[in-house]
Amino acid sequence: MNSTDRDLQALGWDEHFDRQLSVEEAAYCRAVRVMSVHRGKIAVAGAGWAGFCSPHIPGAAPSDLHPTVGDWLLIAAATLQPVRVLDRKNLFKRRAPGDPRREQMIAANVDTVFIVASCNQDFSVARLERYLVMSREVGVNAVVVLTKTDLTDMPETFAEAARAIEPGLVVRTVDGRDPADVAGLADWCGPGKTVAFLGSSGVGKSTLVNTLRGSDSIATQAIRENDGTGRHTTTVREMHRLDHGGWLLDLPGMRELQLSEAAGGIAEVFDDFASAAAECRFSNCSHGNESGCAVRAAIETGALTVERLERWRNLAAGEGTSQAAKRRSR
Ligand SMILES: Nc1nc2c(ncn2[C@@H]2O[C@H](COP(=O)(O)OP(=O)(O)OP(=O)(O)O)[C@@H](O)[C@H]2O)c(=O)[nH]1
Ligand SMILES: [Zn+2]
Repeated sequence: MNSTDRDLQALGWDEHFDRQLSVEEAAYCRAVRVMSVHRGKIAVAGAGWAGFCSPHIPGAAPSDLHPTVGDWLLIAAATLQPVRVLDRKNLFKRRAPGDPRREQMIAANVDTVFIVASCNQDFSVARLERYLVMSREVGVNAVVVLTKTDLTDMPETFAEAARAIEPGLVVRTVDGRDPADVAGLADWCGPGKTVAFLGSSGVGKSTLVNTLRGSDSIATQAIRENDGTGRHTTTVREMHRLDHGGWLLDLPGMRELQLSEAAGGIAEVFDDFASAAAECRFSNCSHGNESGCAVRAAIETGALTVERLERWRNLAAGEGTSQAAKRRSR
């Protein structure tokens, strides 16, 4: 492996991106990762080089791929002009604040999302399920991290409740302030790996991040930009290097869950309900008092639970729209 490959791999370059490069592009372009997004420019890093370039791709339509943080971008080696964004592994987006019809890109190409909850009275299976549905919808690997194990005598009870959400769901319990504990997450944070954190306020995301960043804990502050009116505030979105060689992507605004279009994610997390419902006599069965309801039948045998039926219904009914989620996470 040459040093160029090594540099790119340390930034997250892999087979998924490599195979998208044409011979021609390989000759006149260089691949760079978008490290941060600023007003009117983006910071990018590639093999042995880092700098700024324009976020605008000449000739690209509004509906085309435009670079966001975490993206892999081809730029012309001679001019540093962006050429195209490579196909993403996944993309986190949200409704633009103030304009629900517009979508805003948050971050791309996350390998693992840590869904964080705490082992105390704030713990909620329904909330974990929401974040899991969002992760499935985005198509990103999810790991549940339960913090504040030092505040309970029975962290395993919380872990069991989380594991029951989905067969095979990976759940870890940690005291987020303890580096030895948090080292258990290192496997997902190694060289070239990109991670992100989801979870309600106060569950310990920043604490985990600080512990993971170890020596490299440069404080990154939200930067206030002035758009002339003096009111506009934005946060620079950027990749942060982790101690284990990986990268952290912030997901600002993702606490306001928008699940109204997460049918795919809901069907994955609730696949037991989805497959039971497929057996109901009526295709529009509400799983209430209809005859031939396979969901009710499964609840009677104990294969499914009423509690999960309720949570499934709430999610499927679009209860996860931002307002409802905000109320709930307060
Ligand atoms: N005892 C204990 N306290 C913790 C642990 N993790 C975090 N805390 C404390 O919980 C409080 C909230 O932690 P944060 O890391 O700020 O939570 P957050 O998820 O980043 O919150 P937001 O920034 O509001 O989204 C802080 O006082 C932390 O010191 C833990 O594992 N054990
Ligand atoms: Zn039914």
